[in-house]
Amino acid sequence: MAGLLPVAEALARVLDGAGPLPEEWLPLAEADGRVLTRDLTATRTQPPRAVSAMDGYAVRAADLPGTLPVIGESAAGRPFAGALPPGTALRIFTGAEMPEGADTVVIQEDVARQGDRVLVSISVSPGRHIRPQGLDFAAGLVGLRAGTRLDPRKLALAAAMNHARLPVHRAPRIAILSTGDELVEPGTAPGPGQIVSSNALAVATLVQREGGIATNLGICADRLDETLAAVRGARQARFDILVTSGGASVGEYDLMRDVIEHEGATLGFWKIAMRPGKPLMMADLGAMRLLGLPGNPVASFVCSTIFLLPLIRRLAGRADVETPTEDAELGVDVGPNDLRADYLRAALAWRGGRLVATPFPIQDSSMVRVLAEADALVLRAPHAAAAPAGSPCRIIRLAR
Ligand SMILES: Nc1nc2c(c(=O)[nH]1)N[C@H]1C(S)=C(S)[C@@H](COP(=O)(O)OP(=O)(O)OC[C@H]3O[C@@H](n4cnc5c(N)ncnc54)[C@H](O)[C@@H]3O)O[C@H]1N2
Ligand code: MOO
Repeated sequence: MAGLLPVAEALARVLDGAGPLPEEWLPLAEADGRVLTRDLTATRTQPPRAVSAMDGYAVRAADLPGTLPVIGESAAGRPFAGALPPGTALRIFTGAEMPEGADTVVIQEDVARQGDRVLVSISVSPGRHIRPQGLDFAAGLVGLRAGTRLDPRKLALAAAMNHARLPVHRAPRIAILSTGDELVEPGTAPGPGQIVSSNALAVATLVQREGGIATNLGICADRLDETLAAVRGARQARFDILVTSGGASVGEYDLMRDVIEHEGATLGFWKIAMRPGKPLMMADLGAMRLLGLPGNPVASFVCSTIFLLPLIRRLAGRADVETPTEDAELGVDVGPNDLRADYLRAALAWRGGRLVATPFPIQDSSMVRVLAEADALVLRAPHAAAAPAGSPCRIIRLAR
């Protein structure tokens, strides 16, 4: 089995030449998960003036302790007009502007209100319970840098800086085509020899969770004309990525390589040193990158995790492109590996403060049930030696 491309080399080719997609402007509420194309500067100062951090009374520290007439109030959004004369107090609430002249706030728990006067029997240092102007940010500050991935906290900052629309990289658009005479859509009665297609659903869901826009192109028979028509349709619709499933191997009905040839493209690669996923292929059809997934459901899912998701992250402008791995400990003995990097479906459990990954006894790449039960993939490098239970290992957590 010479000529199988190492996984790292295949990933490099999948990502090669792929850069962040062009800019679009989105309303705040639609920008979660997107990556900023430009620095975002505060258009205003927060707080715009010095404000009280507590409910109480704005006073001059020099007047305390003492009994002071309450001359008015300042509430959030309704500031007191005018300055605070010496020897007086102003009722004030959290977030309300401090009046000119006042230099401290005494909280209401520490005073006795007597009609229109307030008795303060303690001293308070100047500046107490005051948020100075610009404590959070000043106008002109770069609050969020280009390349930042937006999340709920960063969106809150963008809103506070008074941006209603944000410049972000466009989300990748991914078309998914299932090939195979044996396939019917879920909810349809399979005819003789037929099964229900499950790959496209899993891939589309992964894509959507990663922030891509998935379009399921449905099922196409194992016929060159039909498959070519579907692929050409995807090119015309200007998808960024076309993911096909099935028809990647060496049988007479495995047509994806013929399709790529008919489209005048050359294979970026075909066949990689990976289990599951050996017949994975890649090609550029003009501006659209084609990822030809093997039909076996586990191969389709694992290849999507290892190759498609990083490509989506790259197109979306993210810096964290590679699939993260973690340390764990093997829950059972595993045998020596051959030349293909292995991705063993495994259950995860915490035992005595350690994360234990236990590969399932059957690793057939057709088994959706085992895939559904798995929490993680245990990585086994090509030619890795046998490893007893308790050995350290690397894992990839599966999306749940
Ligand atoms: N002589 C060889 N045969 C095979 C090799 C090989 O190297 N030499 N590689 C094997 C490996 S590894 C894989 S993986 C599969 C990949 O085959 P294809 O990509 O051509 O996929 P199909 O033949 O179309 O289907 C394989 C299997 O998966 C089922 N399938 C396909 N699509 C779906 C779907 N959308 N949902 C659920 N199940 C699907 C299909 O019915 C087949 O059972 O090739 C090996 N053969
Ligand atoms: O790569 Mo295949 O997925 O081993 O079955």
